[in-house]
Amino acid sequence: MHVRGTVAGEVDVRSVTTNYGESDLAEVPLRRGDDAPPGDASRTRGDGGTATLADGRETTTVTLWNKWTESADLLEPGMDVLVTNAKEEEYDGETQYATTGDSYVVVEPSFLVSVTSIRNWVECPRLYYLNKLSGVPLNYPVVKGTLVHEVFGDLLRGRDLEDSIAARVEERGLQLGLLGETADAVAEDVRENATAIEGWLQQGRLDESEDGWRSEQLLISETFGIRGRADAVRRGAPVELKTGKNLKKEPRFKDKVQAACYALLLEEHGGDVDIGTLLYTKNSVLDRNEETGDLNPAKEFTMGEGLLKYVVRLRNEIAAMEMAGDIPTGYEADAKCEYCFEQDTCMVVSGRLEQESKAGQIGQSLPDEEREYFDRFYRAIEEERREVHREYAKLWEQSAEERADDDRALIDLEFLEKRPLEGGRWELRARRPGGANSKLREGDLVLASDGDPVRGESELARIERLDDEVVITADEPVEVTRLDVYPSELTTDRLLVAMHDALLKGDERRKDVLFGRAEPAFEDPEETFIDNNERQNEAVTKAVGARDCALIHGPPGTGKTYTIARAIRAMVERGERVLLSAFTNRAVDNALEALLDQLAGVIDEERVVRVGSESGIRNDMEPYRLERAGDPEDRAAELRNAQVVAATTSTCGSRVMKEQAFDVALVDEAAQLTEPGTCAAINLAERFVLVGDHEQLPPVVRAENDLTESLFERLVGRYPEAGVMLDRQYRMNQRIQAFASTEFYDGQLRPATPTVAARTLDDLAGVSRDALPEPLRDPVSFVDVEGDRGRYTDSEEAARIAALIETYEDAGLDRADIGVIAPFRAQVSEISAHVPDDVAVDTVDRFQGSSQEVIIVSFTATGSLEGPIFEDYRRINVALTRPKRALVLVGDAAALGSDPVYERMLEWARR
Ligand SMILES: Nc1ncnc2c1ncn2[C@@H]1O[C@H](COP(=O)(O)OP(=O)(O)OP(=O)(O)O)[C@@H](O)[C@H]1O
Repeated sequence: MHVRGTVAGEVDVRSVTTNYGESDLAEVPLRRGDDAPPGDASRTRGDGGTATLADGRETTTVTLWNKWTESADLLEPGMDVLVTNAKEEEYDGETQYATTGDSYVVVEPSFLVSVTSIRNWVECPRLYYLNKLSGVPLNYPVVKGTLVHEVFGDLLRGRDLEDSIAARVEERGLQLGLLGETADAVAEDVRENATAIEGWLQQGRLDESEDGWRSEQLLISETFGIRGRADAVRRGAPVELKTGKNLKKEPRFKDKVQAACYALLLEEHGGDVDIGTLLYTKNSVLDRNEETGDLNPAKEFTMGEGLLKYVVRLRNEIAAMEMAGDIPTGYEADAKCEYCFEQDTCMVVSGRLEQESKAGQIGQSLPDEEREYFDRFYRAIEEERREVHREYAKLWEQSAEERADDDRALIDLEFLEKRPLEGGRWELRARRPGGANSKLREGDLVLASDGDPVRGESELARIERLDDEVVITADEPVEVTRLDVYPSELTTDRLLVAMHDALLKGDERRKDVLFGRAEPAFEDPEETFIDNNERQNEAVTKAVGARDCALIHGPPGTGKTYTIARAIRAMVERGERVLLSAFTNRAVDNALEALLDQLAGVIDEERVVRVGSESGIRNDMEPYRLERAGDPEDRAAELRNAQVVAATTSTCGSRVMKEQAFDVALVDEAAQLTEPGTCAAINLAERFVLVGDHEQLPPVVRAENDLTESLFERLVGRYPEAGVMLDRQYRMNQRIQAFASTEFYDGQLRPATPTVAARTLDDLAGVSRDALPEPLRDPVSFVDVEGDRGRYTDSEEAARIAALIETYEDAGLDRADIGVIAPFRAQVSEISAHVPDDVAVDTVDRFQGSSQEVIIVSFTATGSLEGPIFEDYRRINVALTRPKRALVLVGDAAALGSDPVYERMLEWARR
């Protein structure tokens, strides 16, 4: 049986003498979790069972024997632990548990450790940590390794070797070009690595069904808390590819460890795995040597239980360290620092951060406030990572229906067909049941499965199309019936690297400003940039003249985008290289569009480059997209010669962008970015300009910690004189703007022109306000609906909104000019079911940055307010400032009146 629970007290580790001699044991007091067998729940200490705690759950004792005491040493009260194949024992009238020869002990099983982490850890725990901080650099060995893996996958899928090499090298043109490599030389290099594998495959490969090959597979184990992607699986056993040579008889130990991780993962999918294969790409006939007589790149080895258990103990070390928030020192392993390539880096990092380290420390430590900042943000980012891990755990903790209700999965798809694509990948199509909603969008990476993403057939796939039909592409032809949000750690990884780079590689002057040791300085460019809007002109002046940074606070519709574009034009005219960035692709494209207007005739269009993926970039910006595939030299030249580069902040953390340098970085939507998220962009430039509005949406994070305040907001507070607030809005009728202005902007927001102030629906062709019922003729109106008392949905409000839309249509308005905002996804679905498809219905988050002629807000409020409707006041601000000509608030007046902000809002709406 499996025993799982939370450590409920101190763990006692000791040695005892048994029939077999001296043994170690650890007694772990455990508060049983949900895995308790049904019979146990009724027992209490009095009738010979386990003790019952105040919260009704029971504590028991689990004895971990011998080597598992190493994992017991890691346990702290409050940690989760799982013991598989435990035996039940009666002791002193109590039911207790103990490990058996078949047991595994898994510390914090919900913390999914990646196979790469375990492999790094076995080399040296400190190396694991350093890799986390610095990320994977753009260097030739890494890119070549990836290419060889890709070619291997292609060979398995039956692609011709030369075709594959040519295609894969071409795909990586940009990276190779930036590394100064030529296509021919790289192809030769890859060929050298791939030929031996091909030969081996040809000898060994029968037809697919008999030999049971499958290429790269994403594997997750809920039991062992491990995840990874196996290079290949043959007859249910892992095959790992290693670029390089190994003339020893045995595979390298760390390679074995890696293969053993995959074996554990595969066991979770059924099958006992006791064989692992390592393919050393450079082993070939020529290398036949005395010791082995080996002409084979493949080394098979038998995986003893001892190795598998050892791997789980390693994994436990990582999980325990991460849960405790500790930093490894290197002393945990016997690694010899003097032979380590990373010794210097290790010593520098240890010295700068004053960390204990086996390699020692060199250099001067960072000032206290910077080390304190590092620790605080390191912890915050790791908390964020744990939240991502919790997302993973939901893959098995929640049922398919719960996932769907949470908008995290599309379930019950009807598989339609699979079609092979060039290069051995597959296009898979499935029908989507009507009305199903989810967070999934075209271009997203998803887990595509046959219904069970963890234990079933599951593949990482990309959504190509998402309407009544779902079209995805994947490496293997899964008969897909379910898609799950893929909880990616990429964002978290990049935050850590950005913070590390900002502090350990950052410019001193920049850090003085960031840490409040120096005021930002400005020069006066002595030029008028915008003559009809004083604050905008001041903002451009600050941006252009900033020696360090400038901050532009732009409330809704105040011409932020226009101001950014004007500022960049001025910078470009001064010959500067500019990075234009924002949190979302949409904002980057918006700003780029405005910028292209400004740059017409100033620089060649070829010198403006948009970096990002095809699916992320708006169609009309596609001509500017930097193509990654192609001739290395051409690709690299296109990026290097660009004077303006536009990319999301996440892309700024990519290996390609990290190699770029700019004079200035302008970051839009900066109030939605965490501090390290902002650093990803500003790290690349000498000066920076942040543009945003901290009265609108805050950073998108899962955990509540230091990441929730943006760098923009912090700096606006710290250096008010480095900032300018744009105060004239070009969007809303005056009546609409009034509430937001007083409530959120100290009454400073004004219409930019009398025309804006007087905007009404009458200005639109074919629309007449007279055709509307009296209450809706005012630009702001309130519709009182008692509601159906649902917590997250309200069908009465939804029905009323559908009627309102018809009313507007009857008055001549085009449906596409109406937007509906609701606080909860469930209500978004409810309303969507009531209204025609071409009305945009969504949550506030999806409306930020956009506007509509008419906005209807569904407050989903009835009776009394239980908790906040819109998570915080900033969301209300965004909702109320989307419309240009009419705003309709729908909700229960009695409920809304019970909250002071909503009460003021009602007063204004009913005026
Ligand atoms: N100084 C100006 N003179 C004339 N028109 C302007 C000026 N500034 C902005 N506008 C116009 O006002 C409108 C809104 O500007 P813009 O799109 O830049 O606003 P924004 O602040 O970026 O909006 P959002 O809050 O949605 O991000 C645009 O049509 C823009 O051309």
